[in-house]
Amino acid sequence: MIKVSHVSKSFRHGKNAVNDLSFEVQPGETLVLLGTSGCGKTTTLRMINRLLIPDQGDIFIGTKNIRTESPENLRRNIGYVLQNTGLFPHYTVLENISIVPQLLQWDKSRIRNRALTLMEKLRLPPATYAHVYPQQLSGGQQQRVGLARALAADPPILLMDEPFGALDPLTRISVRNEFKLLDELNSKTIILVTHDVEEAFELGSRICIMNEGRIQQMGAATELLFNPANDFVRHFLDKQRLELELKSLRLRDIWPYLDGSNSGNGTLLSADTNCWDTLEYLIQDKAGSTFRNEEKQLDGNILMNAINAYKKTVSQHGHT
Ligand SMILES: Nc1ncnc2c1ncn2[C@@H]1O[C@H](COP(=O)(O)OP(=O)(O)OP(=O)(O)O)[C@@H](O)[C@H]1O
Repeated sequence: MIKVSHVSKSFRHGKNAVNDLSFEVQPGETLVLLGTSGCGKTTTLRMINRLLIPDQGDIFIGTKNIRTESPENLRRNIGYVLQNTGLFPHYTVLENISIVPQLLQWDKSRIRNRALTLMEKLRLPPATYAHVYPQQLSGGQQQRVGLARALAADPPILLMDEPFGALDPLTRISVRNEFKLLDELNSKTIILVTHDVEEAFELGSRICIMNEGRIQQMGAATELLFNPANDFVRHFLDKQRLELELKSLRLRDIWPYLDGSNSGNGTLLSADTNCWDTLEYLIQDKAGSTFRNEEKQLDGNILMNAINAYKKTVSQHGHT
């Protein structure tokens, strides 16, 4: 668990880079810090890793205040993934991934096995890639090596600063998809920094929208979309709003508002299908869904009416 409590930080000649920031992240959760350039995301990550010391406030990992811990001890429990990967150019892929286990003085065969396992998991077949140097790899491959290196000693915490930021849009999507499927990450406490709204919604269990060093709103995707705390949050999401809304709502969320007869025509979609995928499906074919022993027929109108009715209720009464 990471707890950030009333943390502020300013730099010389500057205003507060981070201003009275408080949040908690539980094991297994991915908190995404989302905001425009300069809003204090990286400064926050650097304070959690003790690369910077807060002017005010405290940060706890578990029950321990990190001020009382040596940076070396602290960083043993934290994997850090950087945008530009930070790989050592004169080390091979295998050597780069092995750095932290070596510092921890694991025995040689354990280090090698761990590095090879991670390479397999991250689609870097060791026979081809173990002994090449970072500059011989594509951007997406380098990013995967950076992730493998951060995961090598199996740290309970992962801090990721724009991990997919340097990749072209297509590679970015494929590396992100692999990242989502990694079983290694299930039990970790993850904080990921991005300015990419779509990425934040795809990867975050919760999202923290920041502006000028302050939290504007923190919550699940649906809370930010349907109960924005202020105009900043509303406008920040406006450009991709329709897509984000359709992707974050599942059929089960809007079930009471779906006004379809149970004609049993077409394919039955799971109630966990999101509205974006449902709409894509409905363009090609007839479909229905079942939830709690009830079956409903769907079409584009029924779906959009239900979404609008859901939005109206939630904006009036909040989330139940
Ligand atoms: N070492 C430093 N010295 C002086 N000012 C700094 C330093 N590091 C950050 N800042 C300032 O603090 C503010 C927050 O910077 P930070 O890097 O945390 O923002 P960010 O949200 O991560 O932005 P980006 O997405 O561009 O990386 C900015 O105004 C930045 O100029």
